[in-house]
Amino acid sequence: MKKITVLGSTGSIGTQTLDVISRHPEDFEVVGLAAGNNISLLLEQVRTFKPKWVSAGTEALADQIKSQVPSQVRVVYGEAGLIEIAGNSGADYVVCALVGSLGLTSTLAAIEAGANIGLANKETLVTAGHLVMQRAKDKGVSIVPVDSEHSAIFQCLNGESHKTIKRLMLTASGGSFRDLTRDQLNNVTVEDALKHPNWSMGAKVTIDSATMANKGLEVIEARWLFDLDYDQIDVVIHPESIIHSMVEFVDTSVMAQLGNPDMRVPIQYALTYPERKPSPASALDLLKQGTLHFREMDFNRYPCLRLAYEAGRSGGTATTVFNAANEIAVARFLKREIPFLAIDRIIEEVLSRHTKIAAPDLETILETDGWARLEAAALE
Ligand SMILES: NC(=O)C1=CN([C@@H]2O[C@H](COP(=O)(O)OP(=O)(O)OC[C@H]3O[C@@H](n4cnc5c(N)ncnc54)[C@H](OP(=O)(O)O)[C@@H]3O)[C@@H](O)[C@H]2O)C=CC1
Ligand SMILES: CC(=O)[C@@H](O)[C@H](O)COP(=O)(O)O
Ligand SMILES: [Mn+2]
Repeated sequence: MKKITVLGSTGSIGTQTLDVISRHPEDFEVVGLAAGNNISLLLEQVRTFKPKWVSAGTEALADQIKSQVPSQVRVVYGEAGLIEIAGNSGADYVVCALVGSLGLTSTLAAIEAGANIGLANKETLVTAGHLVMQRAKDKGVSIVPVDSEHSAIFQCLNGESHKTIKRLMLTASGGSFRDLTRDQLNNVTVEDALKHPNWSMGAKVTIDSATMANKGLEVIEARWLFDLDYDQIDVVIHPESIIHSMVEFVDTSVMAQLGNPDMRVPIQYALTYPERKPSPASALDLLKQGTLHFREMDFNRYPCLRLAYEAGRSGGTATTVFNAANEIAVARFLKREIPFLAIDRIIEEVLSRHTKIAAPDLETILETDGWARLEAAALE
């Protein structure tokens, strides 16, 4: 029985993780659940899964929870609560399904406690991949990818030697505006940006897909997860999201992982690895699907991807800045404070104001993250 703590249990990945867990009660016990503001859903999850630890976004929300759960349940709150539940809930496996670089400190706490990590929260590796991967190595814990592209690559690499990898090909749907020219993006709305063609996901990652920042974050995530150079990581547009990513080997063989877009498949694989179990996802019918399409990436159409590669190649705190500026710009777009096309402008401007610090420690990462957020919040 794996003892599991889910950070971000009320979100898109969190709820699907609990759905997977509920289908395999013989394999998993939920020992901790952490969420932000969605207290009614968190309480429902607490009643169903009976964790020993619960974390809420604020002290007031934690007090509400305390009054409705058995007194032996430990209720904590805030970022300190996330760190505590990640490190002390007795989990041997922590799913990090928080959104944003907020996930960094709790992921590090889970690693310190020796728990294996199911990582959906890509921002953690983008902001501090070198620290996270090094600590995981030191502690002998596995970071198992949940993100669909990285799960696909992880599955393709099963048993293959690292030195036989020529390159990765991450697939990108193109996002909600993939059939619009850059000029046509001038007056797009939040509602339209939130309509992803293939996946139903949280708001932040859906906007990231539309700007292609998501693929930029994923390129950096892949660099850390699979220890490759940026020259070995390519992106191709694949509108159907049926091939979740590919690996080309030195002998020219290409391995791909395919399936209908359903995050319960990579989530379950991360939870049951190295085993496979039946899944509720619908089986892929390639005859019905008919044709798969591929288009070359256009870096002028999607500047966020160009900026991500530039930040990744620069290294150090540059990716911390890329991530933090993007988080703030997306939050401002969602609040309708800025237009869609301001997102990449803000990221580029904040990156241009930053002098990179190589091999930053955690304190430097957190300081840089805070600085980039303030800069991005002040720009028009
Ligand atoms: N959704 C998807 O299909 C995929 C997502 N990912 C990645 O997974 C991560 C999660 O994405 P997704 O599930 O879509 O995001 P959601 O926005 O749906 O969920 C985010 C979760 O984080 C919690 N949270 C947010 N802020 C805080 C806070 N301050 N304190 C505590 N908890 C907080 C939310 O709690 P609450 O709602 O209660 O406030 C919620 O449980 C992201 O990094 C995303 O890029 C990767 C691949 C696919
Ligand atoms: C489901 C998942 O992994 C998302 O991160 C997905 O990748 C978004 O799709 P695109 O970024 O390809 O639009
Ligand atoms: Mn993805």
